Amino acid sequence: MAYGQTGTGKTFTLGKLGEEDIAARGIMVRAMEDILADTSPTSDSVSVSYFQLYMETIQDLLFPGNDNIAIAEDPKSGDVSIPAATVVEVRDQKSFLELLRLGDAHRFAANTKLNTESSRSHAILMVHVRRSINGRNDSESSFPSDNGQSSSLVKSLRPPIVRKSKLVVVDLAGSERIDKSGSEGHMLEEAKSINLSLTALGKCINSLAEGSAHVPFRDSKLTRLLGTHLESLPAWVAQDNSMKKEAFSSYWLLSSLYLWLSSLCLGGGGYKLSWTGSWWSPVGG
Ligand SMILES: Nc1ncnc2c1ncn2[C@@H]1O[C@H](COP(=O)(O)OP(=O)(O)OP(=O)(O)O)[C@@H](O)[C@H]1O
Repeated sequence: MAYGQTGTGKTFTLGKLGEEDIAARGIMVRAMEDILADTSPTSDSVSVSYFQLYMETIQDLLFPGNDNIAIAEDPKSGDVSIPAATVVEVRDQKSFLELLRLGDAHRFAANTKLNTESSRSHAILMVHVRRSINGRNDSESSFPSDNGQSSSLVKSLRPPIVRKSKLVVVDLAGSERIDKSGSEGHMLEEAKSINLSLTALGKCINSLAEGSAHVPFRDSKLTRLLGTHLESLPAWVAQDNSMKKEAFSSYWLLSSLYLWLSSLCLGGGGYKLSWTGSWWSPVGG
């Protein structure tokens, strides 16, 4: 998951196709290269879905007509999925690059003061890998038939084991200081929506890091979608995240503003604040 201020290179790092310069391939392309190198078309299947979360709607980047996909939730397990998202089987790197190119062409971006191609949506790439395991070890596969001998027929009738795994790559839209990005009108609404969902994400990560009994996954679609994946974040990621630092700087900013306002109000009554070297303290009468 790439998180950071607008213009810091998230999309560049994750999504670059690297067609002109192979050394500039992004993480999505490199990850798929590794997966394809480690899978076999006879026993494995690799498929992808690619969608964006734009102003609290989920849109299919591989089939743009599918522009308001619902989230489904298993009432028993609580697992979240998006069944209507297009899933495309990937056979080789070339077909994957074409899918990425198609998806990127439909991603919302805008020219702001901080980034000429600022993403206005969060993009989520899901890679599903299924591997059929045909053979089982002897103790599992040979069990007696009626005549007391192990039956190869029974063995062959047993369903194959299928191992499933999933890679989720998230290119978050950048957090944005409106005064710096100069967003107005519709772009301002986009920026508000981006910042709100990032705040919801930060709250979930903090709750997970603190081991809270309640994690507010339901506060936004982004956190609903990523919920189960966030739970598997290693503890050090959750504890050393820049979102915490950002929350701290917002607190610091508000505290400074409060001190400054206090000094203005108190100044009229004969008070002034002076820096003692470690803290502001009131001086004068
Ligand atoms: N490592 C890099 N080397 C060269 N150019 C870079 C690098 N990282 C980013 N850039 C350039 O910086 C600009 C901003 O990068 P990018 O769009 O990836 O930022 P971002 O973090 O995704 O921004 P936003 O959150 O607004 O979408 C782009 O023009 C990109 O080509």
